[in-house]
Amino acid sequence: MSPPAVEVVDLVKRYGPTTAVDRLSFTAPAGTVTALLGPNGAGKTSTIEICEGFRGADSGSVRVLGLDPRRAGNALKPRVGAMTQAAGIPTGARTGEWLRLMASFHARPVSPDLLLDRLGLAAAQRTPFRRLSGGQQQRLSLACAVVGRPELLFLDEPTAGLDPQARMATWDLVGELRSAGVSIVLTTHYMEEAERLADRVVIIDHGRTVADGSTADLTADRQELRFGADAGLDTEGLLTALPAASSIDVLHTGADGRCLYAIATGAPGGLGPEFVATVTTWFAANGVLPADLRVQRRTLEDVFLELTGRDLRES
Ligand SMILES: Nc1ncnc2c1ncn2[C@@H]1O[C@H](COP(=O)(O)OP(=O)(O)OP(=O)(O)O)[C@@H](O)[C@H]1O
Repeated sequence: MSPPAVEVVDLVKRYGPTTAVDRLSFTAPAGTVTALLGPNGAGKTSTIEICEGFRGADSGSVRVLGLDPRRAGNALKPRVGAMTQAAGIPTGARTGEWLRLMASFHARPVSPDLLLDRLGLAAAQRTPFRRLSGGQQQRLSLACAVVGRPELLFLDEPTAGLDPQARMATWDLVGELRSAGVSIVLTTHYMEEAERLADRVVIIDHGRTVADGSTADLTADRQELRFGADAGLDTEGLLTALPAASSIDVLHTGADGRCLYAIATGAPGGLGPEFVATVTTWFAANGVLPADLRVQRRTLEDVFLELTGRDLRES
């Protein structure tokens, strides 16, 4: 059986007094997309740079394609592609020439022209790196990471700051690479990106894994009935009308005094039609007209908020 693409156990990385990675563990299975999702400063870049062999760890173990990235750098180089935040491309290098040079280091590269075309860089072939826009620089870095047909690809914040069209092109490329069997480990603080691309999501906060699983696993175990109503809603009264093991949370309070409520239940039968009827009957008896009443599954965003107490976008 092939080893996991990446296996991280109890990883610790300190910078002086700052513990950036604090006994982090996760496994990225081969042939899948694994997203490390977390707010800025969560320790994602430090983790991925240790996996890439660019940084050493203070303690813990890291295996990349079954090998130690600090010791087996030469063996891993042809097998691993890395798109880093600091691209490491010389400022004077011309886009097309640089990508062709990168391709020449590999035995069976993807056609550089094809990649430039796919990533919207064909017109910038002769442009030096320093004159590319931030988004173009990122896409060239992505092209360099994939040109050698790696078995494993590390992508650090691959679409941060990209416009929607460039983001879609990147997502399409990641999807195709995954279909071709490439293992991908990416970091992101975009919930949609993790939800859309990843087979497995590792939620990281303050350098620790706070949840780990498929998006479906992380979000499936609970449904909620959400609605908007005044802040003064008699939630105690509503709770007494509901089966035991039900709860009501205020998810959000607007400036206008309206709140977004979420009802969940562990009662037998769960959140089915009868449960909804009980709630709406109580609304009718108490003169409450709810806004946007809907039953929905938790999103990754809800899970993140619940686990960290923070909104990923605000952190
Ligand atoms: N070279 C360094 N020296 C000192 N502190 C650092 C260094 N690199 C990172 N840190 C600190 O370590 C913590 C984790 O940073 P890291 O870049 O790994 O997180 P991140 O989740 O990737 O965030 P971002 O998305 O902002 O890059 C932060 O508090 C950061 O300030």
